[in-house]
Amino acid sequence: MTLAELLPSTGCSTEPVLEDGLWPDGTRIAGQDLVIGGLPVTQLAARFGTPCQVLDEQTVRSRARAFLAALPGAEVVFAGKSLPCPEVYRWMAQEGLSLDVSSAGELALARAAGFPATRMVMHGNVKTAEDLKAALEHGVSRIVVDSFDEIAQLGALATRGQEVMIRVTPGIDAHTHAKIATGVEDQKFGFSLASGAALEAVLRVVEQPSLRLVGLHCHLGSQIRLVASYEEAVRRMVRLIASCGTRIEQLDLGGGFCAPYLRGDSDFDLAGFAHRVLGALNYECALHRVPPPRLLVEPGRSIVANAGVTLYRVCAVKESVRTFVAVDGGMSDNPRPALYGAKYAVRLVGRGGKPKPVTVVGRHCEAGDVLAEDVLLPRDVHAGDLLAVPATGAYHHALASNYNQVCRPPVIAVKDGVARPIVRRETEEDLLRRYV
Ligand SMILES: Cc1ncc(COP(=O)(O)O)c(C=O)c1O
Ligand SMILES: N[C@@H](CCCC[NH3+])C(=O)O
Repeated sequence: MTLAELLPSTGCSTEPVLEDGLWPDGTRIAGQDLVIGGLPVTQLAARFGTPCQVLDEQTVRSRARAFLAALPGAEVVFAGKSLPCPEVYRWMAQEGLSLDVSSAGELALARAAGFPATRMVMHGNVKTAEDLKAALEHGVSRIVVDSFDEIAQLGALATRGQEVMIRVTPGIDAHTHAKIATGVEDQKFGFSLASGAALEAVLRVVEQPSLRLVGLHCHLGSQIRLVASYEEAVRRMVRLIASCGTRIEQLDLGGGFCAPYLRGDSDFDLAGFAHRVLGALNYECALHRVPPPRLLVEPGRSIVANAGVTLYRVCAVKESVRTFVAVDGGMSDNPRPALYGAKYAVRLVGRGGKPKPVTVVGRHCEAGDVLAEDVLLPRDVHAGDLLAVPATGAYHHALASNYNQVCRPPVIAVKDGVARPIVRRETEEDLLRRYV
């Protein structure tokens, strides 16, 4: 068995072909370079420095369009938390998507982007009074309530017919990582369907004269592969709609559609989702004699993950019980391996060569600051080499921190051979600004 076969799920930078589906659309190998959005990444690294996140605009836009095309008549709501950035929100507005914001801060970014509030939905298991006031003041069209306390608080703050959806916990295990599974009973989000809390929430919202119940919402979790989980959610949610005793105009199935991270991972079956979920919706509504509600979906990761590639510079290589390849970023730009055991492919740009397994680690003062374990890189990998990590467009910029007071990397949008920063690199002045 070859080394590559022993490590089937990891990327091998020495191969002349790119892993299917992991990289932005149109990414190609030219000589020893990697070209994204018409630009060689060695040039991007030289011009913008490392670490840096490259984001292919065309890939983002075409994935947004794919959701609209697959689900005619549905409202496609971009989960703004997956890549909070006014320019990305602008692309979504232009493509005709709506936007989910989960705090006054995300709402401020959306407003900076000029995103129409009539196409915004606010989420969150905790919305502070400031979040709710901001949503009301700026006319966020729907607020998804998540607790009895919140229904009472929003009822008191709202003055005129604020549209509301109720977040329901349908009790579905969608087989994803426990830390991102939100459809099951034992987690903090939503009103339990099984216990009757969801139905009680319907009554409480209806009692509030300043609120208007327009929809029910559920979100099963993130990085979900199984379409059957969504089908089951439709069955349970339509049964709930039938028992509400009031017209429910919208059914929001949340997001969570998986993205490929490693060689061999498949993309989400969007066509299968559309076919089976719309079929289930029509069938269940006919069965329970309720008018079919308008469908909403809230994709985040599946639109932006594979549009993003992070570039790192190798700073040191250390041989011990394994080969550690240390780079100039780490858990401050990608905490996902530490949080969820997430795995990534890594490619060395600029050279090929015989491969060996290495562990790519970050620069932070944590032994758990590991970006990718046992990936194949050329055996002569050395300081100064450039590494490219695909599938880093979702929940990377969003989750980035200043641990060790490391400045956060920029996001560089690329399209048709033109690169422009849409998030600039953080500076020490930015860091110092908050200290008193
Ligand atoms: C309410 C809600 N909608 C949508 C999403 C987007 O999820 P994903 O990026 O996995 O599509 C999330 C995050 O999991 C969420 O909490
Ligand atoms: N932050 C998580 C996903 C959480 C989705 C938001 N509810 C991730 O990186 O996979």
